[in-house]
Amino acid sequence: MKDPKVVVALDFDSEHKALSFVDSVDPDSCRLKVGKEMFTYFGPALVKQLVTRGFDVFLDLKFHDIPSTVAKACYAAAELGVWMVNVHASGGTKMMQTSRNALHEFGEQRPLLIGVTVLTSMSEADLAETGIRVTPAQQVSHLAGLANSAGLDGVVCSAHEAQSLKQQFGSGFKLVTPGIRPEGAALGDQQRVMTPEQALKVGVDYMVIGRPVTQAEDPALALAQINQSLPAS
Ligand SMILES: O=c1ccn([C@@H]2O[C@H](COP(=O)(O)O)[C@@H](O)[C@H]2O)c(=O)[nH]1
Repeated sequence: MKDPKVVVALDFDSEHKALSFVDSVDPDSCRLKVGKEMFTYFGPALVKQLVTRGFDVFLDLKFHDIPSTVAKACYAAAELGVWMVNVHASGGTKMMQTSRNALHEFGEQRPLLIGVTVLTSMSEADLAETGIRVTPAQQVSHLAGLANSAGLDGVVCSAHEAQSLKQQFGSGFKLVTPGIRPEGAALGDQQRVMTPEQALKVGVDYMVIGRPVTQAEDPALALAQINQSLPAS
């Protein structure tokens, strides 16, 4: 069984387009992420279809609410058979611990539970606007510490914070990084970006890549080219 490092963000507004892409790639070549757009359009049925097709699915709904609500949402995600689910680390320790506890009964079949730190679209100025007057790296480190203490499996961060987080929390603490751009690709709204090759070198476990694949003329080819640029896993 391969351990694909690329998680393709299935950000499509059409189920047909999404499934055409999915049917053109192999579960050994990538994992898949369902986020707010596709989940709002197509719901749990789409997630179940992807799981049934043999893909590891990251349900990226970034839950952020009171502890009991978030824990029940994580439980519902686990029932869908997803590989990974996430909550905002800024929801606090109680919220994260309660969510982690809600997954106990799934045993080894439970999804990985990951904390979102600082969105990769945010710069230091964007953080300051929200009242957080430290650098993104400092805030990521702080929130990753909370996630680690609460027993989460890792965090969503940018690849720029990866080396320091691996030093602080060890190699088993999973780092999931959006904001990945092959050389020359448009950044869109991403601010803290890195190429796939660099991201792997700095210790990222899973790279989330959306538009550079999904908006390519040939998405399957774009994915194959990214995979070819990486050392075999
Ligand atoms: O900090 C974060 C957390 C989540 N995302 C999500 O990842 C993808 C990135 O897509 P691209 O097209 O490669 O920019 C997207 O679904 C975001 O919702 C993120 O970008 N940053």
